[in-house]
Amino acid sequence: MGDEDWEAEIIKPHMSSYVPVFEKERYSSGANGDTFNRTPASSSEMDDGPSGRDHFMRSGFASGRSLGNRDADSSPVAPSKSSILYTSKGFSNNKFEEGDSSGFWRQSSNDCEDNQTRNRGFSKRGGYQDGNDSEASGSSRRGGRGGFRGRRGGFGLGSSNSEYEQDEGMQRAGGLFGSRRPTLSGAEQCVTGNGDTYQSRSGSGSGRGGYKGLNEEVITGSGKNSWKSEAEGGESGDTQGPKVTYIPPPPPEDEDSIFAHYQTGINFDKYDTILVEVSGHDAPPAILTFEEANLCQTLNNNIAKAGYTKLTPVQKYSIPIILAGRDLMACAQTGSGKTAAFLLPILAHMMRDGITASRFKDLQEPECIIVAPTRELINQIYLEARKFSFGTCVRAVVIYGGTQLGHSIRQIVQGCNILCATPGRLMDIIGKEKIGLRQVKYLVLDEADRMMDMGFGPEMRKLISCPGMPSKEQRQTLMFSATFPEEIQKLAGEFLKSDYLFVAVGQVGGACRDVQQTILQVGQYSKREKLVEILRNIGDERTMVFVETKKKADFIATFLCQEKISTTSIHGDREQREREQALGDFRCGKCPVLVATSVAARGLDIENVQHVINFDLPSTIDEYVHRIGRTGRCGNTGRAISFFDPESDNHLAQPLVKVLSDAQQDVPAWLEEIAFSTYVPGFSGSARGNVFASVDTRKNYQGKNTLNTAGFSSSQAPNPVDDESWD
Ligand SMILES: Nc1ncnc2c1ncn2[C@@H]1O[C@H](COP(=O)(O)OP(=O)(O)OP(=O)(O)O)[C@@H](O)[C@H]1O
Repeated sequence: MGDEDWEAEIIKPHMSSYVPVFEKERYSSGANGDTFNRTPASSSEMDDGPSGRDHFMRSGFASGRSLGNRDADSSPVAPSKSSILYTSKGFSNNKFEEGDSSGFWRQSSNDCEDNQTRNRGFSKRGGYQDGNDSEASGSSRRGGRGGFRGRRGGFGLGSSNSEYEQDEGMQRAGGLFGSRRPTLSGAEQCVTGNGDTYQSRSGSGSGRGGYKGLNEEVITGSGKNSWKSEAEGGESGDTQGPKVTYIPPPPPEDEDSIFAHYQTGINFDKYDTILVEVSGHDAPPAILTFEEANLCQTLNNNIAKAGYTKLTPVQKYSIPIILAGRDLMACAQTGSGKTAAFLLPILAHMMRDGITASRFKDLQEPECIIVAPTRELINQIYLEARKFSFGTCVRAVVIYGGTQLGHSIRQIVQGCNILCATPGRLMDIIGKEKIGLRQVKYLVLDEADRMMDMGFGPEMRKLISCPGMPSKEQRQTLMFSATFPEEIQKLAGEFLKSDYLFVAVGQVGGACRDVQQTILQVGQYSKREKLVEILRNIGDERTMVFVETKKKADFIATFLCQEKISTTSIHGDREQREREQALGDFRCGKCPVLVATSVAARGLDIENVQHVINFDLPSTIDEYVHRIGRTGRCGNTGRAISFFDPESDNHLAQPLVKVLSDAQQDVPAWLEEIAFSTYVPGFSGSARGNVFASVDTRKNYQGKNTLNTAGFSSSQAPNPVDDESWD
């Protein structure tokens, strides 16, 4: 199929539409039967642990800072029988808390605007019902009443963040339900702080740095359809939906831009003290320096040009594991260098294998496929791949939804060794027979917990069972994330060889300690006022404001513009060109405030984000950890302020207390009180409770430890079917 076929475009304006993906499929969560082996201690430094923790503590409930204090630096860990810890200096310590009673408690958020509208008094038309703007002041009594109510979904795996599904799914299904674009009530056009316009639909202007409206160019497609995934459709234009014509601008080619980076922060060296656990058989020893990795000269040059002089813990452990050809599941804090941890050893392998430059071909067969859940994140990973492969014959390509399919194909046919893709676009391209899978040696799932949950799990399964895809025994599969709920880990056996290694870096809950976390009790109707107050104090410092729905993102962005605060927004209802513009304006500081939904919660690495504000708390603690991880990256410090509304957020009190305590943050007394009043024995609302961000669930399958983190035996663990009864 020639390129021209993809160019037959009839440009038509349209309103973006989406159909939320309601994925009903449930996963079986059987044990994979893999054996678990602890990595032997390699040195003598011991860290102490909370050996005498009380019941609440084991349940993910801490009574303030003192109980939650588990600073690896200051609190030596008492040896226990279960596992071996290492600091990233290579010292071993011994701590693993058995019988962790934190429950896996993933809530459904679904970005359900109707629900949000009802629950939060947010007008469905986009207006904010502000009749009673008095703060629903935070008596913990009220919180207590709430218990675990307020959100349905309870145990449902990954039904949260349907924003992501929309990210890949909505445009493919475009048009079916008509436009669901939010209406910016009362603010058809407003002015940002720097005089830019923030426009609604008409979108004829292009206010610099402002919030631009919609005027998406689309092409109606004639169907060319050779293979189809369930979720695809409109995005490729093969079905009845409109085609997208957006062609992202090429990234800058000059060396300075390719290697542009920000400085590591004052706490970068503290990474050395973070505890690391490696589990599984025969783990290769960690390396302490880049030189020990024995990479080729070109790679070393690129590492130096990128400003990397020292390995982060996840890199120290993951690089030798990947170089040894082992499958890996790695869990490490936000902003601690996971991307380079997989890219560098993969590139090293490719160079050692003497990879040949790929040529122009109609069917490309990449050696490496990297998938990530959002377009902006996969683009970022691609830029990292391009940086580290600079000067080699390895060619990285990125493809993602919301862009013209023909453009993706043109990128691919020019040669492709590393394909960075979002799942929907990847499956589309495979269906078009532009990508063959026979040569795949490395499959990387970044934000792997997200990639395997209900949103993307089915697509990922299709990918690994696509014709030509080497079996897991024949390829190397790598999974990275800052969070790894146990139930999701159990699914990993499908993707990983049974002897995969598990690397866990860091503390319970995985929140980065370089982020100063503050929880404020703010009722729904006082949030805007509080937000403006905070933003005025912050001044021009870069701030991400997270809200729960796309409509609200539009509304709050509009509101802030009206308040003369330069703001832009990113969410799944914005066209891709708008999303990229928004991110660009935020990155360069033109708009220092970015209002975002969960689509921006994971992975995005933006220099100088000093503040994250959770205008709405997310529905899960994992998402909270990812969101606040947009600041405090790579040893820099950051601040996160979260508005806790007792009317809707009580289910998060307990896991929040845990996350705050473990990151040595102050825990407000009122939050403890709510956590206490909503405490349910055996359920903590968190999949947490161990000293590590996550633990290797294979431990639970060996008869040695039959407790999962909720304190249930595996067979007792709540089933997603029971979701409704958990409210
Ligand atoms: N060894 C290193 N030395 C200096 N900078 C590094 C090093 N490793 C990574 N970085 C930089 O740190 C930043 C964060 O890295 P990265 O985005 O890979 O984090 P991450 O762990 O994937 O975070 P997240 O969980 O949010 O996805 C990037 O700007 C990256 O270039």
